[in-house]
Amino acid sequence: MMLRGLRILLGTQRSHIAVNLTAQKSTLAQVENGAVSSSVIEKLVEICGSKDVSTSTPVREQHGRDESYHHCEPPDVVVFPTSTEKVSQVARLCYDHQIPIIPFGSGTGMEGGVTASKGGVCVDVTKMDQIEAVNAEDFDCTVQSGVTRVGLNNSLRDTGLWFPVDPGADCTLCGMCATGASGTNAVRYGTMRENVMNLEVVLSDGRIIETAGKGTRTKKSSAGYNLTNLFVGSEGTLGIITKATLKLYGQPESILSAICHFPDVQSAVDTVVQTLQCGIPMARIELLCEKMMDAFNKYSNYDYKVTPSLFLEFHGAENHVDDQGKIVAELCEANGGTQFNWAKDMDERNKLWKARHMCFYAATSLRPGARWLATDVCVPISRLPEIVVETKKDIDNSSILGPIVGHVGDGNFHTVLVVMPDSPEEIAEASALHDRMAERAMKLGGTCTGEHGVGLGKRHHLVTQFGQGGMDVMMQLKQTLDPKNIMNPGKVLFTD
Ligand SMILES: Cc1cc2c(cc1C)N(C[C@H](O)[C@H](O)[C@H](O)COP(=O)(O)OP(=O)(O)OC[C@H]1O[C@@H](n3cnc4c(N)ncnc43)[C@H](O)[C@@H]1O)c1[nH]c(=O)[nH]c(=O)c1N2
Ligand SMILES: CC(C)CC(=O)C(=O)O
Ligand SMILES: [Mn+2]
Repeated sequence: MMLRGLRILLGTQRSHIAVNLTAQKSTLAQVENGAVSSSVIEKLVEICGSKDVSTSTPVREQHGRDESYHHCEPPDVVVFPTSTEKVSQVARLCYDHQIPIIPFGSGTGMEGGVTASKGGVCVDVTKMDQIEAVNAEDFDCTVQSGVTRVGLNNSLRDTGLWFPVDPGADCTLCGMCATGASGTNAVRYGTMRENVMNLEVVLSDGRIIETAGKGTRTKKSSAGYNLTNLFVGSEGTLGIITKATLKLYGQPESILSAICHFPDVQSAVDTVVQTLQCGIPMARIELLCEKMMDAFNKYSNYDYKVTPSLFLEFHGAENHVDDQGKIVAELCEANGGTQFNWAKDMDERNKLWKARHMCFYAATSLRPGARWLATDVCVPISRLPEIVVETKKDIDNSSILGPIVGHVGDGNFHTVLVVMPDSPEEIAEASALHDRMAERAMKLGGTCTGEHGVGLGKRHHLVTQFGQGGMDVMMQLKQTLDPKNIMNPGKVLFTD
């Protein structure tokens, strides 16, 4: 109920937006609320088979929300197609009847991307779960939409290759394409944007395309517009991704991890900037503030010092890794860092990074019964110290608990703003903190979202970031690719 209040609050801000979204929206078809008719459900059964179509309440509810604070809005029906051809037929049926289509990967999104605010057909792509090709000599692979990043890496284990992009959750790789995801390794290996070579996409009217050209899997291409990166980060609003061709990397010969504790956030972030300016090819460099360290210790049963800390990792040849480690240890020390703890053993390292990936749950467990708003701003690396310090001050001056964790090597950090769902005051305070953070980032040449995407909760920030010209182009692209406004309506853009 109160989370609905949060959305109403965000909705209020919409009315202050100067950009003329109403005029743009009127060129797109309006999607009305309305249950999917029984004749459409019969046709869905004909296409997918009865066991792959569900209208049961638990299945619909399970598909009506992700891991974010946005409340559950179930679709009318969930389908589990087993081939691209079936996805195409489902899309064509929805197109003919102007029914919303909501693509669903594993539901681990952070911005309400899978909520069915206009009802419609949820297309759960997880039954298409084959790794179609691993071209070891070319360092690439092609996966269907249901393959997850952990699933892919498990099957690559004996090849000497791996796929490094690692959001904390074990989500689908095509979901990661859809949100433009990244994670702790992006500082070294890039985000999904740099690691997708080709996508197979089903468009709203059922047409099937390959975004880089049929079967193309080259490292580079100047052939035409970059359709691949148009679909990366499109959050299901332009089409359904049914296959992805991804870059692979050699598993590092040697890996070294470490944790170092600092007297304050400023000195930790200064160390990050200096490390990168020295050209050290960090594989991971993550910041946890003292509140997040406290949550981390409690949740994962560690006993680290409760001060702002850096989690570091080096990949490469053994002698390089050792040398780099020594240089960074010296930089840490020069900035007041203490207790540089090395984790060389594989089990110890895996445990540590698994716990780092659980930070979101650690933070939200600090207040039983609470909900949360996760922020995701990203700035040029030189501006990182000032934004982290200002943001921390802003949170400390508020009544909101907001531990910070970040992929600071990319200039990207999160605050997990923990709020009680029955407190409109806390919810309002948290969204005001979020708005100030996004505005601060944008003023510094940053973005409102580095990796989680826009979904429902950052649409007003997107408008500020892009202004009239950018929003016009996005609306025109949406109009061209989805003229009936059936692809995940109301996500990314205010088209609902
Ligand atoms: C504990 C924890 C930790 C993290 C994160 C989550 C959680 C729970 N995330 C967020 C999340 O894992 C990330 O957004 C994934 O890319 C979502 O993938 P899903 O398969 O779960 O997509 P999910 O099903 O949640 O869908 C997300 C969006 O993509 C669309 N979509 C999904 N599959 C599609 C397809 N095949 N075609 C078209 N559209 C599709 C959906 O419609 C929706 O809009 C994250 N993220 C990150 O970038 N970095 C991080 O560090 C973390 N960390
Ligand atoms: C909300 C976040 C803490 C999840 C995430 O992106 C992360 O752990 O890096
Ligand atoms: Mn993250």
